[in-house]
Amino acid sequence: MVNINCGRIGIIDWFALFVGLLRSVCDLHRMDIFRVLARGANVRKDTKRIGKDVDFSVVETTVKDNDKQITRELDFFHNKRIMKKVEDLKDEKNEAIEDERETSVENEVKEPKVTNIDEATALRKSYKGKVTGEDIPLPIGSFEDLVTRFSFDKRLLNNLIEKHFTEPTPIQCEAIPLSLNGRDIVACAPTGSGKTLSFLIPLLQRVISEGSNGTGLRALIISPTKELANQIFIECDKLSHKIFLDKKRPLQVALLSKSLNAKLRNKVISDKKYDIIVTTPLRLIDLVKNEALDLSTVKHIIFDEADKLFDKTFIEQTDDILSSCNNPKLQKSLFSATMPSSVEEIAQSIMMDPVRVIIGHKEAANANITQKIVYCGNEEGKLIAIRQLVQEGEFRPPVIIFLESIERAKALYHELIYDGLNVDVIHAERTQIQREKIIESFKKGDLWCLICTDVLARGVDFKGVNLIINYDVPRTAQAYVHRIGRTGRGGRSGKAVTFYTKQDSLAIKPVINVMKQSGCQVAEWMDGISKLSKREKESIKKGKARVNRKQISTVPKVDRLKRKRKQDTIEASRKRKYQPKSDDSKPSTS
Ligand SMILES: Nc1ncnc2c1ncn2[C@@H]1O[C@H](COP(=O)(O)OP(=O)(O)OP(=O)(O)O)[C@@H](O)[C@H]1O
Repeated sequence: MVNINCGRIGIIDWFALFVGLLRSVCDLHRMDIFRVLARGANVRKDTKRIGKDVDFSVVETTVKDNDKQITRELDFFHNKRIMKKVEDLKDEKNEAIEDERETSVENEVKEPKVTNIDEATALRKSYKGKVTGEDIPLPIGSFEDLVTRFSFDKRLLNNLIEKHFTEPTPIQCEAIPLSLNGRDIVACAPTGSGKTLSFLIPLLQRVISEGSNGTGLRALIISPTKELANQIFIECDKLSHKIFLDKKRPLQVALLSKSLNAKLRNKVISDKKYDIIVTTPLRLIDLVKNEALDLSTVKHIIFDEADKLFDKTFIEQTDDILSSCNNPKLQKSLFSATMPSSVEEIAQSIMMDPVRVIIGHKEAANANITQKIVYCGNEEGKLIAIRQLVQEGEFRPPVIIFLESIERAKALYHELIYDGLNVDVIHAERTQIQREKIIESFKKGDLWCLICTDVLARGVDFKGVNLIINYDVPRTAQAYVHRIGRTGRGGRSGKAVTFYTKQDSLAIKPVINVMKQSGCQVAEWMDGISKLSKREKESIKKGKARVNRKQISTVPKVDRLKRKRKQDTIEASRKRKYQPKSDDSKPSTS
């Protein structure tokens, strides 16, 4: 059992706690995704730092022994049968055999799984899917249906299978045939349910079938953040691997980075080079305003996290982009895990004969996430609550902690780093390179705890996150759904804990409502407080539920002052060192 004091935890305690946690989890033979992630983790065998009682062999052997078990447990999509085929195919090395492999996929083509409306209704019922609009096509029951029903590109299908995507998720079953039929769609499906592929697969297929006719840019994918744009680009790039248009030239996908932006502006690269561009709104608008990119040839536009891109922060930029894409046949697709009615109304007004797809409940969180709220009394109570999570074995890395502002994120970072926790922080003031490095090491398992603001709340796909902590109550129900959606992805399970204080009595209500919508058991007292009056709803909408929070720190004031004095001394000596001496700046007269 792990024992800690409620006071300040030192570095040794954190390591001992971590190993203790690993051991107890291993003992229980429970599924532990952290074991998968920890394989890449840089756990240094530094006996000076952690003491001699840490037995790494336990961790290592357990990891090896449980490899097969974990792989089996991670097969959430039940793809073992098809994966066996893929593994067999992978052994075939040369190009000739690769061709055979393409034919083998073709030869396996069977009757579509869904052939009539009754089968479609049964499938939709199984995943609680609602599809509304005119002339709705049947959903697909498997990726193989794409070959039977659409002239689907074999290379693209192979790329999908090789990337271990062998069975479509519910949103993919619905959105892929719709988009392949050229329909405008508004799609809402839970976080981590595979929306990215549900727009990438049909988009790539459409671009392939349109062929290489030299018309320039064909498609745009818009995302509200750079991190998400980067992630979509990587996924799109992998899927378009070795795909040629009319057997002439490779399909070209680009991320509109700062450097590509400059190259296009300076005409170092032709704006006709790319078929698909993934971008955030402002970078694109900058190019269009400088007449460095012509959007009149764009036939497909996808808005990921569409409710964000159509809310008041982005609507002007979205509007600018849409008015520059003046192709009358522009196909528009909107995807998100949340779609407030007000946003949906605006979105629907710009679409042609759209189809609306909702998987599950519009405002619900992913059902794989266990949600909990913890009353902390006041700000000091939140740090104690984190330590309690550690004590109770709930703080199982990888963990993400969300805070409402940059200042608070920084302050918590300093607190936890002081405690010796393996932690880093991401917010808008960190450079792009810093952000990328931190994300990379979090994904590799080198970093166990990531503190951030809402900059990482949407879309970012960290595969094995165990726990989300909302250190500060999120401002809206949507923000809550997206934040906690960084866990429980791709069929895995996850936990989310939201801290609240007496100041949050209003702000916590939407959180409880989401918990209820998602089918979580809520205590009777929560049920009682969750009802929002009309006035309260208005207050929340207008941001009046926002709280002026006390600074984060449990360090006594005396120690804080000491720490500050030390930092000031270091800062002053650094300044003195780099300040040019008054005489140095003058030219020598001697
Ligand atoms: N058909 C599939 N089979 C197996 N894994 C899949 C499939 N489709 C998607 N995934 C995996 O599921 C995870 C979540 O997918 P994705 O990032 O597209 O979620 P999302 O619905 O866009 O979530 P969010 O709303 O948070 O943006 C990814 O790791 C992705 O690779």
